[in-house]
Parts: sequence; structure tokens; C-alpha cells
Amino acid sequence: MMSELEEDSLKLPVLDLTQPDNIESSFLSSLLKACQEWGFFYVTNHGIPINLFTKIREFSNHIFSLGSDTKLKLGPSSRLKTYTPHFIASPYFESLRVSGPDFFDSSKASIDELFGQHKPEFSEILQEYGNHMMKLSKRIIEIILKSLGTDYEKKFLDSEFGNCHGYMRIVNYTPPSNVKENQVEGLGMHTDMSCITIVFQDELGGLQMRSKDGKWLNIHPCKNSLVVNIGDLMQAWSNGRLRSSEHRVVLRRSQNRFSLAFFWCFEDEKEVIAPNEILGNGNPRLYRPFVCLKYIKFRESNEVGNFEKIGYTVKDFAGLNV
Ligand SMILES: O=C(O)CCC(=O)C(=O)O
Ligand SMILES: [Fe+2]
Repeated sequence: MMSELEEDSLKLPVLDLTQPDNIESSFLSSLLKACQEWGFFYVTNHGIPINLFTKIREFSNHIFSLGSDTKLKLGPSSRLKTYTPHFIASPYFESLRVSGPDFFDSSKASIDELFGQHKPEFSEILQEYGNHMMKLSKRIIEIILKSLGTDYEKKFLDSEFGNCHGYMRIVNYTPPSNVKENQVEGLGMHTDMSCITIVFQDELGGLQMRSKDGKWLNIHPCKNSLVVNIGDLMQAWSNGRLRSSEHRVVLRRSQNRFSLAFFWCFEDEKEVIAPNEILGNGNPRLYRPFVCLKYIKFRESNEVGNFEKIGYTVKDFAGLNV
């Protein structure tokens, strides 16, 4: 069950879901350690058909090769606001957002607007992918809860995470032509607002996380595996036992980079507060309770054109000075 990948000096555990109900306790403790220290790990044998990634990648090429006027029909000042154009997150980043639970409808609205006609095959694929990712997210949280304490998945999975929702971002990175001389940031340092994020990155790599002592470490692409990272909501809910790490994307080659990020989040109206069992005896609360949507609004209002900028994380929003 347990396997580990050498990542420069960074060793991230690989959660193998071949038998999700039968995970060794030694693996659970290495998973918990990774979530505390790095906030990142890999998941493999996750059951997502490979051809879904291939098809979404094809779809992504199709969308992002459209003219910018067409794409801006979904831009920040449009009705749907599902497209993030270049020069918002970075000059080299553009993305399309598809929201659950009805991934079919959400993508259909964008596609109809872009192409002026129905392309149900794309929406079907995105719905299938979204359904897989919703289930996968729940399985991963179940295992993370198990790693935090005996029977915690029984106590907390449905009661705390039963109403989580998800959305995906399909991302196209277009590096500048002189990228070979100087690597550039495709996406600047940020933390995710999710409970967990599950990322497919293509073979070019470039995802990096920041260690507690401020070093940038590569999260290499790993065949047939997805990258999982802890987001801000989970950091607050776990009273800081799980780390929402700063990360970024660097571009080193003059080739476009494709990634697909799935964000699994608490429902907007949920009050995020670490349960007493998670807190443990005598430990101070590190975060005041807050309503999930209020944090998301706080982040959005501080982004000022710079999506997910650091300096306004959950610590700045709800951290208690203890
Ligand atoms: O493109 C990637 O590999 C990661 C993207 C990311 O960190 C994000 O969208 O939050
Ligand atoms: Fe991220």
C-alpha cells in the first residue's frame, strides 16, 4: 500500500486507492505528516479514466485557441464570468471555470455563448469528470479524517463535509517566447480557498510549493497520479493541524501548459469552526469561527486584479493572536 516518491529533497506520500477501505495505519501517519508539513501528496489508482483527461485537454485547446474577443464573451465583465483572461492572474494564464453540482449546465452555458451552438459532447465529458472528482474528493477527505483520529471519518464526514460543493478550472498557460533564458511565473504564489484541491498537471510540470522555511520545491508530474493539496478552509477547520501551503506555477519551456484543478469547498453558509475533538485538550483556538462565504468575499475584495494573491489568507482573515 505504501510507496513514496523522491522529490529532490521532498518526499511526498502516494495515496493508493486500490483498496480505499484497507489503508495501513503506518501509511495514515505518513499521510498526516505530509499534510502537516507540506500540505501536498499524490493520489493514484483514483479510478478516473485516462481518456477523460485527454478529452478535456482537446476541449481546452479548442476553447483557448478561439480569438480573445470571443473568449471575452465569458470574461470578468460578462454575464457568466467563467473566463479569466490573460493579465488577471498573470500575463501567461487564462482559465475557464465550470461549477458543480450541474457541471453539464454550467459548461453548456459557457459553450453556447462561445460557439453559438450546442456541443453536448463537451458538457457530457465535463459532467462525468465533475462527478468523478466529487466522489474522489469525499474519499480523500474520509482518509484524511481517519488519519486525524480514530473514527473521525464516522463523526465528521457526513456531519461536516456532507454539503461540500466543487468547481473546476481548466487552465492554459502561454509562456513568452524568451522563457528559455529566464523562467517566468505562470501563476504567482497563493493558497487555495478550498477544503482540498485536486490537480492534474501535464508532463511539463512547473507546480511548486513553498516549504515552511521559504524554499520552493518542485511537485513533479507523476504518471497516472493526481496532486492533492490542503486548502485554507481545511487549515482553519483543523485548527492548523493541516497546512494550506503557498504554491505557484513556473514556466520553463516555450510550450503551452495545460492543467485542470478541482476545488472542493464547504457550502457558502457553513460556519467553519474546529470541533473540540480536532482541537484536543488544552490547545488554543487559532481561528475565530467564520462563515465560509464571508472568507471567499474577503479574498475576492482583496484580489484587486490579482487572483488569489497572498497576504490575505485565512490567517489574516480569522487568525487569533495566541
Ligand atoms: O496549474 C496548476 O498546476 C496549479 C493551479 C493552481 O494552483 C490553482 O489554480 O489554484
Ligand atoms: Fe492553487
